[in-house]
Amino acid sequence: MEPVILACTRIWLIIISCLVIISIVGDVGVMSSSSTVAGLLSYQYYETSCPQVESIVTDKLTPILLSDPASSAALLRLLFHDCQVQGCDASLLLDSDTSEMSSSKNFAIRNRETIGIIKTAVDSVCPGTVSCSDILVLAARDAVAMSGGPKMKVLLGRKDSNTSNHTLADASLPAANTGVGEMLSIFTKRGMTVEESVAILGSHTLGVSHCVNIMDRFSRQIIGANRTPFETLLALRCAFGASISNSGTVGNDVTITKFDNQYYKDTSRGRGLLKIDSDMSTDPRTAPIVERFAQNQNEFFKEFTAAFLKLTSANVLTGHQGVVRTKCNAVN
Ligand code: HEM
Ligand SMILES: [Ca+2]
Ligand SMILES: [Ca+2]
Repeated sequence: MEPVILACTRIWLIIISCLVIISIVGDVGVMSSSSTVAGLLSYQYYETSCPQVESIVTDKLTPILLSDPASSAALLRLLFHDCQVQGCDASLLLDSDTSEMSSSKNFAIRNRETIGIIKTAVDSVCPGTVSCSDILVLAARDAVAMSGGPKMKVLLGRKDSNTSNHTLADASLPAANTGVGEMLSIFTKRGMTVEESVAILGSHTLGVSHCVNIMDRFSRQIIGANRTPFETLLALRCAFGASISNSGTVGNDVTITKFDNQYYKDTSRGRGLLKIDSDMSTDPRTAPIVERFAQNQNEFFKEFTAAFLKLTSANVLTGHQGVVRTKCNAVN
């Protein structure tokens, strides 16, 4: 009788252990699938604290973009220049004599105050909850979608920094004459593939560049035999359109308010504006990808979406690491 009781007890112990293990594993499974682990970015970050945040951003931004279509480009570049310097932490929005804005690399950065306007609207519904850096990511995401680009889901939960330093901006932001090798090194460090790096440059489907930044495209000779017809066109355009201070601008592609694959069509036909745009269409590492995106807009949108996620997630402050600023242009 005794061995039978012992065996039964053992079986029960095994069954109970299994049930305990199953319930623990089950819990872990639920935790990871809802991805609300504290201290990390998540799609549901404001689900309970500010469920309306995405619609408030969209509602506030829509009239701004309708009245000034060029602000889509400005917001996307603003996001890149923030994320490129100590991660997406709204460091570029801080005002001070030595802040990132005093770096020459941030020449022509605009629409910083737009993020402050949206922040006020968000705070009137959910005070002190949503970071300026998350609002900037959402605004850039909306700017892409509203100009005809992919409709992307973005991770949230970034915190804002308390520091902004112009020397760091000088060192981290790419120069206007950056080439393919350096561009690839910048973005592969952010975890992007070569395809994704070429796709994130597709942001130049929006907006303009100032003549001062495209000088080396036409400074070889005024009416030189070395120059392509496109470079001659640029030289004429900048000479006539611009004052001596080079305040004139040229479109980054033919459709500057439309987020489409025109940028790749232009660059693959020798009409890339900046050095990087032009070089990407001839460098063997990137040229086939430029061609692929020129042929297929869906491929561009797919790779851009993956790249945008990486650009906006790398090196961010989360949890107790940063703050939620009260005003986007000043530390609390
Ligand atoms: C190596 C990489 C890059 C270089 C060298 C570069 C360089 C530049 C330069 C020189 C301008 C013209 C600024 C002016 O004269 O007003 C510009 C404009 C722009 N860039 Fe980039 N860029 C790079 C990557 C990016 C990325 C990753 C994004 C977005 C995620 C981006 C978005 C934009 C946009 C939207 C504009 C137009 C801004 C406007 O019209 O207000 N760029 N870029
Ligand atoms: Ca930053
Ligand atoms: Ca375009």
